[in-house]
Amino acid sequence: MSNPELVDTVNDILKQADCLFTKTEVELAINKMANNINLELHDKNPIVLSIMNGGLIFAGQLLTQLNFPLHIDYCHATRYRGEMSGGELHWKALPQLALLDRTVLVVDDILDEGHTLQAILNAIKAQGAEQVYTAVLLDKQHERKANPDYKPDFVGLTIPDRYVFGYGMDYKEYWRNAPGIYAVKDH
Ligand SMILES: O=P(O)(O)OC[C@H]1O[C@H](OP(=O)(O)OP(=O)(O)O)[C@H](O)[C@@H]1O
Ligand code: HPA
Repeated sequence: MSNPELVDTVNDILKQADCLFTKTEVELAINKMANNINLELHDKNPIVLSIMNGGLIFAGQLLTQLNFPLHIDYCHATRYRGEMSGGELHWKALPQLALLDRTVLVVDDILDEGHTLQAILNAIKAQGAEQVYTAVLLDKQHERKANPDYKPDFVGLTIPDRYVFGYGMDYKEYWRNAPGIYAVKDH
C-alpha cells in the first residue's frame, strides 16, 4: 500500500535528525571491535548470536571481519515494538543451536536500559553455555540501567541519552537502513 504522506513524514524524520556518527565512523568502530574480538575469541569456536531485528546490520558487518571458525545463530527478543520506550520483553524466536558447553558471543545494536540483554544472558546461561561474551555497537549513557554494574565485553561507540536510529535501529520501524547513527530531533 503506497502512502505518499507517510513517505514524506518518514523522509522528514531523517532530514531533521542529527547525525551522531557517519557511516565511515561506524565502520571504523566496527573494524576496531572485530580486531578485539579476533584476539579474544579466535580459539573458542563460538556461536555468534545476533539479536534481531536491530542487530542485523551490525552483526552482518562484524561477521565478515571475524577471521576464525565460528557458528552463526540468531534470536529475536523485542520490548520496544516500534515504540520509543521499552515495555515487557517478548520472545519471537529462540536460538536453534544447542548452547550447552559452548562459548556464545551475543551481538546487538544497542545497550539502552539493558533489560533485553540481561534477559538474553539469563536465557543463554540457563541453557548451559560455558562462557558468554557481549558485543554492542552502541552504549547509551544515562542513569536508568537495569544493572548499572554490567559492562559489555565489546562496545563500539557511546551515545548521549537520545533516541537513535540507523544501522539496524528503527524509528517507528523505519530507517533501520539509514547509513549512520542519527538522533531523532528533540528526543
Ligand atoms: O537495553 P534495552 O532498553 O532493553 O533496549 C535495547 C534493545 O531494544 C532494541 O530492540 P527492540 O525491542 O526495539 O526490538 P527490535 O530489535 O526488533 O527493534 C535493541 O535492538 C535492543 O535489543
Ligand atoms: O534509542 C534507541 N533507538 C532504537 N531502538 C532502541 N532500543 C532501545 N533504545 C533504542
